[in-house]
This record gives sequence, C-alpha cells and structure tokens, in this order.
Amino acid sequence: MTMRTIEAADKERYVLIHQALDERAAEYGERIALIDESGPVTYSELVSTADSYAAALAWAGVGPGSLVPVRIARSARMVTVLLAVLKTGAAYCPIDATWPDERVRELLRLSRAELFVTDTPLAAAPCWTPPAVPTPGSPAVPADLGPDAPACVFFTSGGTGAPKGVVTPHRAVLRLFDSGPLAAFGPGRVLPQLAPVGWDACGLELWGMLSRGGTVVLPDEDHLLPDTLRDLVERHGVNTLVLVASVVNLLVRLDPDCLRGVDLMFIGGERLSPEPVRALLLAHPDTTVVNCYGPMESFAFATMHPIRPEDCDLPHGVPIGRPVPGTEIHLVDGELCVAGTGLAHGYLRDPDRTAEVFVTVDVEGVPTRVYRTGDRAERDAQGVLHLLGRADRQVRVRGYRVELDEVESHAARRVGMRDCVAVALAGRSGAYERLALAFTGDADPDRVRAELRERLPGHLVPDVVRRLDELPRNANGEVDHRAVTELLHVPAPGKGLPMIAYTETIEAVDTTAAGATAPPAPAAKAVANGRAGRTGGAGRTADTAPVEAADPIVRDYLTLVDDSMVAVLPHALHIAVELGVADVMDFSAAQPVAKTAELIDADPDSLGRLLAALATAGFFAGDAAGGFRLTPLGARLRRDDPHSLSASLVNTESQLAWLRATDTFRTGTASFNGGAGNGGADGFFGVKNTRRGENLAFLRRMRERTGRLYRQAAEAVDWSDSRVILDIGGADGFLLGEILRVAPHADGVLFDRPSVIDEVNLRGGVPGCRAVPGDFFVSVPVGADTHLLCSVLHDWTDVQAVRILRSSRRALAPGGRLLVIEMLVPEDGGRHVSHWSDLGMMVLTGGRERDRAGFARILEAAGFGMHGVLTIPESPFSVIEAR
Ligand SMILES: C[S@@+](CC[C@H](N)C(=O)[O-])C[C@H]1O[C@@H](n2cnc3c(N)ncnc32)[C@H](O)[C@@H]1O
Repeated sequence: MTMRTIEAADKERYVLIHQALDERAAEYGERIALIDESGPVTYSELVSTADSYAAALAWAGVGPGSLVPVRIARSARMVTVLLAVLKTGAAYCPIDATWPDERVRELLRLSRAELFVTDTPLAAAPCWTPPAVPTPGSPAVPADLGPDAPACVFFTSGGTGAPKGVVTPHRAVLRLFDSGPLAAFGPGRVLPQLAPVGWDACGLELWGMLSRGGTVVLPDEDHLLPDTLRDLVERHGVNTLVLVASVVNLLVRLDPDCLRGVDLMFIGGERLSPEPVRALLLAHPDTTVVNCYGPMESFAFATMHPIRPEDCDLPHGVPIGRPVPGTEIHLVDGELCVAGTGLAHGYLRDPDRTAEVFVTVDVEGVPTRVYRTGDRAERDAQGVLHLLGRADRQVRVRGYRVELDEVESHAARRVGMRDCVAVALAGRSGAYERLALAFTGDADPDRVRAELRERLPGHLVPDVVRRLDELPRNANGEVDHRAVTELLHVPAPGKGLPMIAYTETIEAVDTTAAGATAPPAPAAKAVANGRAGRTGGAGRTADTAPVEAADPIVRDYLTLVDDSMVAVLPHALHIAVELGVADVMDFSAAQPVAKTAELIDADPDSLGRLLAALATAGFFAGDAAGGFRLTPLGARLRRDDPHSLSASLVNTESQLAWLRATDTFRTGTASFNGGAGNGGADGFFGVKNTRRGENLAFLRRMRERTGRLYRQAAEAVDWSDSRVILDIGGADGFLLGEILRVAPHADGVLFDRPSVIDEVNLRGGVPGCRAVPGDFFVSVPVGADTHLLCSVLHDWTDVQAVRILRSSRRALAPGGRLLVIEMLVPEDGGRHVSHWSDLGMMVLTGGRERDRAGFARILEAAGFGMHGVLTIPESPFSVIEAR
C-alpha cells in the first residue's frame, strides 16, 4: 500500500479526534480510559463529563474557529477539558502550568483567546474553571467539521523572540494510529502520560491511546524515576512508554531493571545516544524499542525505526527509519522535508514564517507541500533514513526544542547588554544538556539570568551566563560560535569543579591557558572561601585555574573528582552493604576473597577490588595472602551491629532526590515526592504510609541516626520532674526507650503516623510505653507534662513547624515543658555539619535546619518561650527547652 492510500483509509475511518472517542465510549463504555490520583475514569464517564463541559463552553461562546488556551495541571480533568474543547468544534492550546505568567500572557495575546480555561486564573483574560462536579448537560451539538479543522495549537520556541503556534488539524493527529508501530495502541495497553502538556507528544499519548481504547495513567509528577516507573507498572499495569532519550538514558543508568513489564517503548524528542540504547536492548531483549523522529510541524512523529542492537554501531547513530502512516519524507538538497496528512496548517497568524518553512516542492512532477525541518539526512539502500545533523540554529536541549536566536533576542533586550550569543553545551553522551549565554556589556550576569527566568519558560533560560570582555570572532568578524561554546563549556555540576557558579563574570579571558599547568590563581582562593565563581578579579578564568582547598576532604574530592575516594566511597559502601560482605566476615582471621565471593554470590575479581579499596579507608584489613578480615569500623556495615550504618548507607531515596536537586535550587521546592502526591515532607511521609518497605527502611535509618547522633540526650537531660513523656514523631520509640531506662519513674507515650505505630505494635510495642497513632498537624495526645520533638521540626517549613508546635502547646499539661532536639546552625556563619543537613532537608523534604533565632521565632509563633539550650555531649545536637 502506498502512503497516499493509507492516507485515504485514515480519512474514511476517523475524521475527528472526539468522534473517535465517542466511538470508543460506545464500544468500551465501562473500560478504564484514564487513571489519576483520584482514581479511574471509564470511557463513558470521560465522554459524558466532556459533553457537559462542552455544553458550558459552547454556552460561553466557544465553537468552531475558537482557540481555547487551557492551563490545568495534569489530571483526568485536564484531559476531559481538552476533549470538551474539541467537542465544541474549537481547538485547544495547551499551556504548561510551570510557564511564567508573563509567557502565558504573551500566548493569550497571540492566540487572541476570548476564554482562558484554567484552575489558576490570571487577570489578563476572562477565565473559566471547570467545576469539579459537572452539571449534567445535554451532549454538545456536534459541530460540522472536516478532518482539516484545527484541533490544537502547540506553542514552540520561535527564532525572532516571539513563540510560534503550530496549528495542528485533527487529521494530523489521527493519521498515526492505524498501521505501523503505533497501531499497537488499544485495549490492554496502559501508558503513563509523561510529556509536558505543551508538547505534541502529549497529544500523541492522549489521543493515540484514547482513540483506540487503551488506558492513560496521569501521574501527578513530571519526572520518571525508577521507583516511579516500578510503581506505575505494579499499580496500574503500565506496559507502554513514550519517552525522551534523556529520560531513557537516566533510567538505564540508574536501574535498567525498572523497565521490566514494559514491552513497547517509543523514544523521541532528541538524538539517541547509542550506548544507553544498547544497554537497554541487552537488558530487555523482548521489548520493542522504537526510535521516533519528527518536528511538531508534522504532528508528533514523522518517521520511526524499531531498533535492533546492530543499529547502535552505525556511523550516524541509530537510524530514524521510515515514514509513519500518512507521511512522506523527501530529501531536498540533503534537507529532510516532511509531507503528508501530518502537516500543520502553519504558524498561528504568521503567514511570513509559515511561508518560509512550509513550501511547495516538485516531487516527481507533483507539486507537494512540505515542511523543511532544517535537518540533514540520507536514505540508505534499504530506504531507511539516517539523520546527519542540523542545518540551522535550532537545537534540542534536554529534549526541548530551543531556537538559540530566540534566547539571544530576549537576552539582547536586557539593560547593559551589548552583544550576546547563545550556544548549547553537550554533555557526556554528546546530546545537548545545557544552554549558555555569553555577553559583553555592563549587565550583571545574575540579573540577566533572573530577568530571563521571569520572561521565558525554564528550557529557554540559559544555565550558564557569562560576561566576557569581547566575544570571540573569526577572521570575517563574525561571532565564532565554536569558540564561544568552548569557552563556556564548564563541566556540569558534580562532574567537574563543583563550585563554579552558573553565572559569572570574567573580566579577562585567557582561552589558551591549560588548566593543568597554571599556577594557583585568585579563583583558588575564592573556592577555599566557599565563594567560588564570583571572583570578578583579573587573571585566569575560574575554570582554567587549579583549585587548592583547605579541607582535606574537599582537596581529595577535587583531585580526582569523579573517581576520588570522596565521590566513590558512598557507592562502594552502599554496594558492600547490599552484597552483605561484612555479614559473612569476622575480625579474627582473614578470609580468602574467593570464599567471601562464594558466600555472597559475587564476582571474585570485582569483590577483591572493592575490598582492597575499602581497606584503604579502614573498613577491612588485608593480609599478605590476599585475604581480608573485618575491622571494628567495617563492623558498622553489618546489619546486626548495634552501631550499624547499613540502612543509612543504602538510602536511595536521598540519592535519587539529589539527582534532580538542581530544580530545588531553582524553584525552592523539594525534589523528592516519592512518586506519589505532593512534594515536600507531605509527599516524603505520605509515600511511606502506603509503601511498607519504604516505611521500614526509613525507620531503620532513623534508629541508626538517633543511636549515632543523640541517644546521649537521654542521659544529658534531667527527667526527675517528668511524670509522662510524650515523644511526638518518635518513630519506633528507640529514644523514648532509652529515656525510660534512665527515668524509670516516668510513663512514656509514643506518638507517630498510624503506619509507624502499626509497625511498633507488630513488634510488641516499646516496654513501659503507650503507642498512639495520629497526625501531629491535627492534634497530639493530652496528659503529658513533657513533650519531645526530636529531629521532627527540621523536616518542615516554618509554617508547618508552627502548626506542629501549636498542637503540642494545646496538649501540654499546664506548667509542662517541650524539649526540642535538633542541630543549631551557628549564628556566626562558622562551619557546622548542620549546613549540610540543611541542604539535605531542603532537597528531601522541603524543611530546614534553624539557628537559635529561627527556633525562637517559630516557638514564639506557637505560644512558647525559649527557656534554655543544652548542648548534647559529643554530638552536633542541642536540646532546646521551651515552656
Ligand atoms: C525525622 S523522623 C524523627 C524520628 C524520631 N523522633 C527520631 O529522632 O529518630 C520524623 C518523624 O515524624 C513522623 N511524622 C511525620 N509526619 C507526621 C504526622 N503528620 N504526624 C505524626 N508523625 C509524623 C515520622 O513518621 C517520623 O517518625
């Protein structure tokens, strides 16, 4: 069958997206169409709610020819609203909830929308918020539309500074699913909707699955991490994924096994790196993995290629394959041009730009409308297409399409900006990972970045902004982009000099200096002072100077960076605990490595090297015959050791949170949300209420922490006046047990989340204690004269901490006291371990460590006064007494 006959067949079968959904609802009424945090939605429910919303929208004047911007967080409601818009005959324009208001206003202006559908209204436009419980309305009057009618407008980065709206008709969307790999979508297929809503890929996920009877899961988090994926597979039977390459790379690197259960994967959005793909195919040989290529201007994908392992060795990387249904690819002077039913009408209200890239070319004597992608490609003897590179300055950075010109044109409008140039910086895989801006003039780099953040979506905001004396130019006086790229190519955080700030000023640029031979320079001093990257001084660039740090740990880290002991040690210890090495060794005699390897089922050579490395850090001791024995330090890797660190060393929760923690520092919100519900401490503990394994692992970590850091508090405090001690958020009762040992006259009450108290009761409770479940945001048990809050307040923001303290205040017996055990951040700005814990809290739970004044403030807000502070011996912790 030729492309054109497929096209004809498509037209007959489906004309409009919402018609296809109506048909599915008639066919599969009670099947699950959507699943979000509030539960499943059947096809009948989806269509009937959409009908009722459509009636309301039609009443508000929405109909054929209207364009309706929609900003609703990812949820079943969002999908229902999009469907409702289509049912009125209008087109929708998806707006990402994370875009800044200024960008949204610009899009509202561009779309000339009469109604903005959103649950977060903006003053700029008349808004309609869909009711949570829709009023049953008569089904919307079917609009008389043909397949060319616009269905959606996707806004994308535009070269001159203004975004471009790609007007996409119904036919473009529905062409994809009747044959080829996407025809697998349908009953039995379960797909999580993960693409940002502003992308055409989101339309593909939704309308592909729903027009064919499959199920779409709407997770309320944007990032797919291994545990999230496992959870989606376990809870909802997810078996199909549409992902951008960078997410695939991350999953494969972190935990390839997490893809178990997924048997169909579409990877698109950016160039594939062969190595992760090879690893993926090796780990999951039975999964169909499809490389997908295509510009938004020909909806979602234009070509596809089911990947075979040998594709990873081809000189131009994994091929992009053959055209998808209803699509033709023509190579015009080496440039890849797309034709067919997928083509957009063009750019919204922009005939000039439309005419530039949607052109008519002669294909074997037939005038054919094509979209010029600007990509160079070639076709091999089998007709398979291979991508060669970009012909212009449009790049994909972390999967987002970025017109470098657009970034420059916004940057050029900043005050004090002379010349500027934006470049994309490649990461290790060769794919672009960061956006950088170099400029000349008086503008302040920090300010430039801040201003761009206010105006542009996150993916268009440069990660690195640098001021230069002059932009490097070639012999013709043109800006030399390559030289700029080299100049800005500071190592990514965590991979190179870790303390170079993202925005910096370089007064004198010495591009020839080779870092390895340069003498210590001002930048080095700045690092030692903890103020690297703001040198502002003359001399070498911060990234070419060697760094001398005062602290031996920092020096060690900077010596080898990736492979230094400081960087590798946590991983080596993690693996030693997971393998259980220390559990099968003892102090008395060295054990041959082969024997240890056999006992724990490890590879002897790898294990020998692990033990040798950990022996240099004192965890094991080697003998002349090549055997190893355990040292007292190594004993702490054993699970049964009273001072065990094993649970803390395998804390993947924290490791995963840190992997994406840059967002925390940009947005101020914790990066952990455990794959369920809110981020922050609510999400952190919420997940543990539903996943017993994580709850138990957390409780073990808490026990280790208390034992290690502040069990001495039991002996340091005078309990003689305490009759009833209530430990609020007391976890498994370890500390309370220690306290009751030294204060046997007192009664103990342990209070924590119900899932924690269940565990405590399963183990027979804590001797001498009553265990009470509850929520400290609501109330805590009354009747105690002494309340404890140990390492609880630092999990929470000030506002939340005050609410917890108020619960304590209300319940505390008259004349009673509250003891808060926490680290105190020194007020003189000096070194203290609490600064690190503060970052940990920020990333993991959204909480914080506090100084004395910070505690005084929240205590006072809850009606307490601060009565005294006691430092716990041999511990960075203090006891704050409040009454
Ligand atoms: C960081 S742990 C500290 C545990 C213990 N106090 C210690 O020092 O080892 C915080 C404790 O607060 C509990 N928690 C979190 N949210 C809670 C809530 N809403 N109500 C009651 N307890 C809660 C957790 O279950 C956890 O045991």
